[in-house]
Amino acid sequence: MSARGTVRLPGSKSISNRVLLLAALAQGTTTVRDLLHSDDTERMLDALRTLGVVVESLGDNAYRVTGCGGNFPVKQAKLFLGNAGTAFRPLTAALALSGGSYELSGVPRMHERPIGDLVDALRQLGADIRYLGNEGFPPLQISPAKLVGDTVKVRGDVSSQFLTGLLMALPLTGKAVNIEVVGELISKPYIKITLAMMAHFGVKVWPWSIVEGELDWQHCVVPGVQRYQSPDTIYVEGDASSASYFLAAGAIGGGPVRIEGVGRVSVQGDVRFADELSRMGARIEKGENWMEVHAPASGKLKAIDLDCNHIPDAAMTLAVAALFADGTTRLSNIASWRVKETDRIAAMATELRKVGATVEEGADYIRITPPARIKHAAIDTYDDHRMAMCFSLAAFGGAGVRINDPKCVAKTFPEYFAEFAKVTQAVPVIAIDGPSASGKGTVAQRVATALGMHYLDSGALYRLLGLAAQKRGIALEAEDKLAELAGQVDIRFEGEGIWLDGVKVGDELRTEEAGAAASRIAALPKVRAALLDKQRAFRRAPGLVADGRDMASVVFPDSVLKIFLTASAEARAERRYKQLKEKGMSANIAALLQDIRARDERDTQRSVAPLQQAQGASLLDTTPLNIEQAVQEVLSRYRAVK
Ligand SMILES: Nc1ncnc2c1ncn2[C@@H]1O[C@H](COP(=O)(O)OP(=O)(O)OP(=O)(O)O)[C@@H](O)[C@H]1O
Ligand SMILES: Nc1ccn([C@H]2C[C@H](O)[C@@H](COP(=O)(O)O)O2)c(=O)n1
Repeated sequence: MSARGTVRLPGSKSISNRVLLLAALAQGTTTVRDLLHSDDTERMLDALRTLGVVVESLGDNAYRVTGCGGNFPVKQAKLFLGNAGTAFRPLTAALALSGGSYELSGVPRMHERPIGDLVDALRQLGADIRYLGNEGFPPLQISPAKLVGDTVKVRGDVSSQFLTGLLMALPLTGKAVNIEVVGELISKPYIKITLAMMAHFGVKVWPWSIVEGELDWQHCVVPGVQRYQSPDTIYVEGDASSASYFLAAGAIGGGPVRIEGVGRVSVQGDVRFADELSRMGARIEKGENWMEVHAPASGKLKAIDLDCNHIPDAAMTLAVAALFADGTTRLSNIASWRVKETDRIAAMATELRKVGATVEEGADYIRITPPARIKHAAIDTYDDHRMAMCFSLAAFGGAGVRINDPKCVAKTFPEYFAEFAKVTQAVPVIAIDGPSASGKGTVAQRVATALGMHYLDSGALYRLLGLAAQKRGIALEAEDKLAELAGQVDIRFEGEGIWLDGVKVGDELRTEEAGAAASRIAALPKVRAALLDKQRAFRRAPGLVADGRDMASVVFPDSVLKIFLTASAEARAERRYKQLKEKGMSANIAALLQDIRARDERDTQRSVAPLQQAQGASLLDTTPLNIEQAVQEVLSRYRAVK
């Protein structure tokens, strides 16, 4: 699969839900444009409407919110917030300080996500919050607060959403409140989004909103005199976390992939994902609100060792991109993954192992070593939108991937798979099949070079397997043993060289004996089945030219161009004779002709994948053509179908 195209990003979830709540708490009417349309924003919109806030849809992802000046009209309500942490935490804080009685609940997973640190912080200010289930977890019963105290301690090392909720709610108290952050503050970029959005609505936090550069993230003051004021109109940036999947797709699948809606100038920390992807070798250009990515010049991503505190959500995308890297990638400082929609470290490790990766997980890190070949797998998504979106990238491995419960992407990006499909295309394959010595290898190789594509000599796989069998003393009729061997042998193609179990193979691969042995084992159905995935794994961006007997009919039936390349048996015997002589090998033209006829007979008469002109394949008889003419003919047929 390759990736190329442009994606207009949906609005940022983090910004959307913050802006909706601030617009509701503000004085005045706010028009919110480019709002994200998703499950999580629907939960926030529903909750605000239940609380009596007037929210009107203006169409085209725009809404008009009539603020209630911090005083929700409805003083008693039950709110269901699904699995939307960006709605649950800030609403808990705002409602706890707003003088009403509310019951807040969510889906079962929401009830497993901790909220105790936020509740403890709010209680220090006199909030009255009771747990309706397990201590420290939703659901919650909130009753009117009796405000006391001017200092609050809140943990910063579990989820930055606790601090976000507190910061956004404190202006409702009408008095200055000091915040002391306990433990090292994680996910600071999300706090920066909170501060930026609060500043849009006229509230500045001392010193975090005011001082530039390095900050002491342990203390701040939310001044008492400030009230949220509508900025009139506010535009929601494209979602930088959602951008990560498309940037990674371009880096893995060739590119260029351009994303619009977020760029160099952004309040979202996840824009720095692009910098980490470029450390992996991707080539990235940025404009004010767009980015464009190409695959590394080398064609392969580099493995990295990264502290991911600054990109907690987008770091998941790196974990799957690591499948395409040249070594082991380590992502650390990701403990917060464990308390998200699911335990994301455990989920990521389980699913990466399914596609063949070697994974080590720790309390706050994950190490991923890619497999030689990414395996087809059915990926479980744990009701976690990011698991589904991340693992779509595994499809670039060529073996295909099944995403279970793909609709979970509705949490933040309902149109994700439609957009992904728009920028991904099957890697084009040119299939060149034909009988022995027809010239298909020579022609295919030259066509691949002319088009900058990869090349697969599928016959070499059968020849190599024959050689490996002979070396191990396995009979060429022992179908089960040969099929097992096909799964075990280590075959590597690099440039012109071919390695079998780590040893470079020379001219012995090209002898008529090796060809005859290959022809015999190629008639065995289990052997053919065992070599199928190995052949398909050669399909990589930007394209593949594959030669053999069943490229068009069985291995790559969706090839964009199918050629049946042939020549008379006499012409082929003569070509083979010259070829062997040039290599200094002994040859007899009559014996070669006999051998070619015998091989044609075996290859065309076998029961599985017999050599024949496949449906949709066009005939190219090269008897009267020289090599260059044959190559030009294939190129012109490709141009005609491209
Ligand atoms: N059109 C052509 N005219 C003359 N010689 C050719 C032509 N095409 C290929 N040859 C020569 O014929 C020989 C056999 O070609 P090649 O090895 O590419 O065939 P092949 O079909 O891939 O064979 P096999 O599948 O049996 O390995 C080579 O020496 C090649 O240079
Ligand atoms: N896709 C393929 C490729 C090769 N074979 C068999 C048939 C040939 O006799 C033998 C060696 O192939 P060559 O190197 O001569 O192209 O392997 C096949 O059945 N299917």
